[in-house]
Amino acid sequence: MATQLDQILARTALDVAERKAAADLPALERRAAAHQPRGFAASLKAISEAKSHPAVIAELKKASPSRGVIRPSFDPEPLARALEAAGAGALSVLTDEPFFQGSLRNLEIASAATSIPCLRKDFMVDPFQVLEARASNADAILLIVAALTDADLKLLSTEAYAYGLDVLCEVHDRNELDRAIQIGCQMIGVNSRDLRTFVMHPEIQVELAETIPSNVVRVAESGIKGREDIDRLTTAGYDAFLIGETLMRESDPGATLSALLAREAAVLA
Ligand SMILES: O=C(O)c1ccccc1NCC(=O)[C@H](O)[C@H](O)COP(=O)(O)O
Repeated sequence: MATQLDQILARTALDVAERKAAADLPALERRAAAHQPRGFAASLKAISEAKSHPAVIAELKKASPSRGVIRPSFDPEPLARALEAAGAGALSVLTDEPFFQGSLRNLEIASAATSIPCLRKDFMVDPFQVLEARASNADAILLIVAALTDADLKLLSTEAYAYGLDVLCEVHDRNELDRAIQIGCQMIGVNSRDLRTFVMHPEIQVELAETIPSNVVRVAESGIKGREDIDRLTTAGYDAFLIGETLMRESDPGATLSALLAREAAVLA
């Protein structure tokens, strides 16, 4: 039976083919050239090594397949500014439209409104999306190992590096982690959410952390609700923490992030 992830990937492939067929490639290349990528991985690593506060990738996410609509009133510009002011080290902006109600326009706006690096959070299946990402001011892309063959991982990461973008390789188990390491991924995210069943497995992040090479930026993704989670994952060896719903559900995500980053442990959920 087709999983939700299979359905998302099938729909994404159709949508990308449509956009690619209609694209003005020279115009996209011009827009891409106008954006100077800001080092996503280096920025997170620097914050992590400074140890003054956790390196948080704050995610701009209006809705998701597992949670439905999370933030009905969603304006990327003030959100991005508030999260940067609160101390986010980077942003992750959902650009998938059918399942997350995101857009490339949101990425463009959020990135232009801030000086911190931005990740295009989407289901990347075609090198054309890498060009779209840079043309929309992205500094990094996400590659979901469960969604790609080794050949496609290599192809898409090579394309991203050629465009000066960093790559966050997302894994969910040891086999995917081995594949990400094998292709030489510089930044690896362990997602505690199984994208096929949506079941959360927080223990997998601790289990896999020590196997990630020390020169790789280690990112813990999903289900992070409070400072206790960040402290536990820091002890496990993570450099950075990707947080979406915990921020997006709050009326004031900036205040929530400030509290999360404050030295005193604050449990927010
Ligand atoms: O969140 C979903 O429902 C989902 C479904 C299918 C593919 C990906 C999905 N989510 C992406 C993410 O993993 C999260 O947006 C990200 O890690 C932040 O998680 P959270 O802090 O729990 O919102």
